[in-house]
Amino acid sequence: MELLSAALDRIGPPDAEAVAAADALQLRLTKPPGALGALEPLASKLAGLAGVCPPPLPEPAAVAIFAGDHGVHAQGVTPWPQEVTGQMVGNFLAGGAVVNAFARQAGVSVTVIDVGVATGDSDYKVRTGTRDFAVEPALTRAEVVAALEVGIAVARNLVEDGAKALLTGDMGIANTTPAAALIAAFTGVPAEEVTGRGTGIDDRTLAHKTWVIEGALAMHRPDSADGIDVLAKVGGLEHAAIAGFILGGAAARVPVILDGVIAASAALAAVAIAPDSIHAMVAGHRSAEPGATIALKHLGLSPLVDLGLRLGEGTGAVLAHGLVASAVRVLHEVATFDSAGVSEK
Ligand SMILES: Cc1cc2ncn([C@H]3O[C@H](COP(=O)(O)O)[C@@H](O)[C@H]3O)c2cc1C
Ligand SMILES: O=C(O)c1cccnc1
Repeated sequence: MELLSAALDRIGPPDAEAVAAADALQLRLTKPPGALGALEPLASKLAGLAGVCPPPLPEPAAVAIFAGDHGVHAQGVTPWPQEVTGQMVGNFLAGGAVVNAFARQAGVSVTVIDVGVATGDSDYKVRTGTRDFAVEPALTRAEVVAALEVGIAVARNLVEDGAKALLTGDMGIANTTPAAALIAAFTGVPAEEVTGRGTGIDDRTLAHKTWVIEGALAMHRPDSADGIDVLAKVGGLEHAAIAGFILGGAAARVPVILDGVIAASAALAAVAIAPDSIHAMVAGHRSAEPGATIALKHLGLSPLVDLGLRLGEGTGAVLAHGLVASAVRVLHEVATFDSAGVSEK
């Protein structure tokens, strides 16, 4: 509990002066006002987070892939066998997954954290997968707190090692089911609207997955004002760890670039636990999972990249990183009308 309360103590509102300075600087740079669209408010938001204008360049960046398994896999919500989670952890470590290729392209480091895979050893493992939430709560509150603290510790360690941007990643066969359940619970939008096809399921399996989520929400009645309660009843270990990772980034006042639907569901939990953590969040991309769009709307975040990706692993966050860095670099490097001798209108 100590790591969590220490992080919560440090999360606060943005620095209004730094935001105003960034907004004012944008108007003096050699471009028409507003010409950089969404990148302008993004750079100002990061100034508010850092408390200084311009804010630090978000480099080096680190993607943390949190891996876990899911008891609800037993309900037939995904066509993939559970052992793929552990096998993909091996693939990430060997550098062979899509996220590894994207990260090499972007110059982002990759860290893999086994917070709840059914097999294998890990210092960070809270449990060998969740319980089946179609039958009983997925986790205890203590297990949720332990997973949150894994995320906080990983964020802290990466920042201590020099990371200036934290990117979320996930791996866990069946994890789009708890993601949809979390999004339904936090937003109040019906399961039917937030549940998606994950790795690619047919209409029958989608209807069954939706029914499983509806049943779990009706049985457990999670309290949307209590982030830990919702995570315990219908969440996952990687969802909780990612929520903690976001809180850890917010506590260190380092931007956290969210990946897809698992990150969006974790972000809802983070905001329920610490509303000011929203100021550290950047929506990396719009996942094809319908729940992702609903969650981002609820959070008031606009995704940077919209390519129809539906993979997870942190792939969308890694792609977005260059845009975030470009937005900040403008404030550092672009000449002003005065300094460049360019006439104003
Ligand atoms: C080979 C493979 C690589 C992946 N990388 C990410 N996911 C993604 O798909 C899974 C969630 O989808 P569902 O809920 O439908 O099971 C998660 O592991 C997620 O990280 C993968 C899935 C597979 C099969
Ligand atoms: O957007 C995601 O995060 C996603 C989508 C499908 C499967 N796994 C993850």
